[in-house]
Amino acid sequence: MSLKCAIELGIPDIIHNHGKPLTLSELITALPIHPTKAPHVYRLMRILIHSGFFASKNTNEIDQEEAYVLTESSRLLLKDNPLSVTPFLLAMVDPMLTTPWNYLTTWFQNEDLTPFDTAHGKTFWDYGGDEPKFANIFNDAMASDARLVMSIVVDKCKGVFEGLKSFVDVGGGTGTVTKAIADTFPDIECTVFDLPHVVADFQGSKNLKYVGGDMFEAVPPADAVFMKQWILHDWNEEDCVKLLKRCKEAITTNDKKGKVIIIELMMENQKEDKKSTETQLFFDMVMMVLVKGRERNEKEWAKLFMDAGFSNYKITPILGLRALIEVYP
Ligand SMILES: C[S@@+](CC[C@H](N)C(=O)[O-])C[C@H]1O[C@@H](n2cnc3c(N)ncnc32)[C@H](O)[C@@H]1O
Repeated sequence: MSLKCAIELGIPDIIHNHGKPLTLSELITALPIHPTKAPHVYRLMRILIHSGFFASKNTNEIDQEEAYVLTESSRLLLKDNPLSVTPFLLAMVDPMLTTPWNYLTTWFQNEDLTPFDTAHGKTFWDYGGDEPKFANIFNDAMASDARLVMSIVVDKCKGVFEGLKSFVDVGGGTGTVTKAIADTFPDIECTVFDLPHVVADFQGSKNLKYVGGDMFEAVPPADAVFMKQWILHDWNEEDCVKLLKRCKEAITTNDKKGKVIIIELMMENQKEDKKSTETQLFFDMVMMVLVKGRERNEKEWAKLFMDAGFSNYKITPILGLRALIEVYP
């Protein structure tokens, strides 16, 4: 919430635009705040320095005034950074997504599917269909994350897509991922497949089209079926096996190009790296609170693939805890 406030006040961009370390008094002058709140700015900055979003330097040896600089993390929050993840961060701390946490205890004591259902009276996906404001915030969040991840995937994992004639992005949202593939590989016929209300307003282009439908019923045919992060982790084991079976049926080629490509978080036992373990556990809790899903380790992933009738898989680590998994029929 402190970071959300810093973003809403424009602090990362104010520091960035200053071009050199920004003192506390300069920051206070630049901020759109009431004068009575000026004495509290250093407290907001202090916690965000502690959590690594900003760093401080003593610029002036005489009065030792503190001055703020950006860190790698806050550079990812700048407005003009094409890989900005600000929309993702703002969605995660939006009251629509934080309110369900207040219902966790109630959910443990009732029969509802998720605390989200308890809080909002409907599932996450139905809520998105009924509340355009929520759908926009969520779709922008997914698109910002997709830009960051795909910038790495198309650079480091080109070989995964080479030789494919067609490609379908299941749960592809507004198409950010597929656009990156369609632009990098103009010979691949690409399809963005998502719920009808998500794709309704989008126009395709030369080698990209949008198709609406229910992925648990059928997936449009293609050489490779893609599920970027945050499809399978949204669902429980039974749903995942059902969806993976639909994906297997959709694969049109018998040679080794035919596969399902998945980007997901890979849970590991990292006792040394507390931050990384914490991130994995937080993500798993988010899945429990918002949807029916969970985060999984390699053994749990392998079981899903085998239960759905696949014969083999290959894992390539790509970014932090995320891995690209190729699953073969
Ligand atoms: C977490 S989002 C991921 C979006 C996108 N793949 C990305 O990474 O940016 C999950 C997507 O699954 C879609 N979805 C949920 N249920 C679906 C269904 N039954 N059939 C097709 N798509 C579905 C949602 O609309 C949403 O766009």
